[in-house]
Amino acid sequence: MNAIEVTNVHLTYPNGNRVLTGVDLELADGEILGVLGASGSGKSTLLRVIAGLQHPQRGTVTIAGKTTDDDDRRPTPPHLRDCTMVFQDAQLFPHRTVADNVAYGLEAAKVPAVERRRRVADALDMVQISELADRAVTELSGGQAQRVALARCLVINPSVILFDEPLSALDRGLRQRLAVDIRRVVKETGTSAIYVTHDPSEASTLADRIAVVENGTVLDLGPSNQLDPSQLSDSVASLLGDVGEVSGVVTAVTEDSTTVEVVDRYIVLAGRQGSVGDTVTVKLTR
Ligand SMILES: Nc1ncnc2c1ncn2[C@@H]1O[C@H](COP(=O)(O)OP(=O)(O)OP(=O)(O)O)[C@@H](O)[C@H]1O
Repeated sequence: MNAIEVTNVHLTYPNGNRVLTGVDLELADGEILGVLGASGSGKSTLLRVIAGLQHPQRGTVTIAGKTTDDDDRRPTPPHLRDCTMVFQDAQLFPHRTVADNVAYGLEAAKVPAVERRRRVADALDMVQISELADRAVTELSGGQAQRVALARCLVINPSVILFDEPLSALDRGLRQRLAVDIRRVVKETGTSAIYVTHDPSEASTLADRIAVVENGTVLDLGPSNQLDPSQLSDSVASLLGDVGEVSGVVTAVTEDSTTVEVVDRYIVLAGRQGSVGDTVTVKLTR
């Protein structure tokens, strides 16, 4: 079963702005799709349609086998869809601690307190911020806040997580580190994800497949490690930029080689290139 199926979706805003004009998209179970596109091309609108925050005039959306929008029915409200969203600004509740932010969805679902505490602790552990559980969210860095936002999604075990440029406010080094961590966590939990970003190297680090939003539709470019820019139009190729650049974590260093874990595989580089645990960027050549 596909995690998401979007068929022939059209969306025009009330001011007449035609943003989506026949979007088709499939996301396999457990897959991460990276979505690139120029500013204003409709990437956020597409995520908002899937999340149920915006209703298409035409078309069908199915999430984890359940149709949420189609031409003849009332749309399923956001809280009844099997997906959650991480936004560019983490959108945490300012008066709650880290743990209480993560617990929010479980409280809403009336999960008993003991189970709630266990699941919150597991989610914080997964995103590696257990020590921040009792911290006020107003005292977090941007990167920590996004880890909390991710934990808040993971804790309710959604089929799909929708990421809307969650790292774009962070500096490059931190973006690379978090991109590697987000992929690890999403893959560990078997969750499916759509990840919208401006940054081609972030998309290649995180995603299994890459798609581009252009002219109101989605062009699926296929597996991220098999992209061939020479086969693409100039406008799409320019969006891909340094798509062959991926971030990874150094896992071993010897006198004459460095091993880097990149997108679920290991690459051995010549020479010593940093220390174990460092995040490094590797340029993949075809
Ligand atoms: N509520 C709205 N009403 C009218 N037009 C809107 C609304 N929201 C977005 N738009 C317009 O729709 C188009 C697509 O916007 P959207 O935010 O989906 O693009 P995007 O690809 O995510 O852009 P960015 O990369 O800059 O975040 C833009 O032209 C935007 O100005």
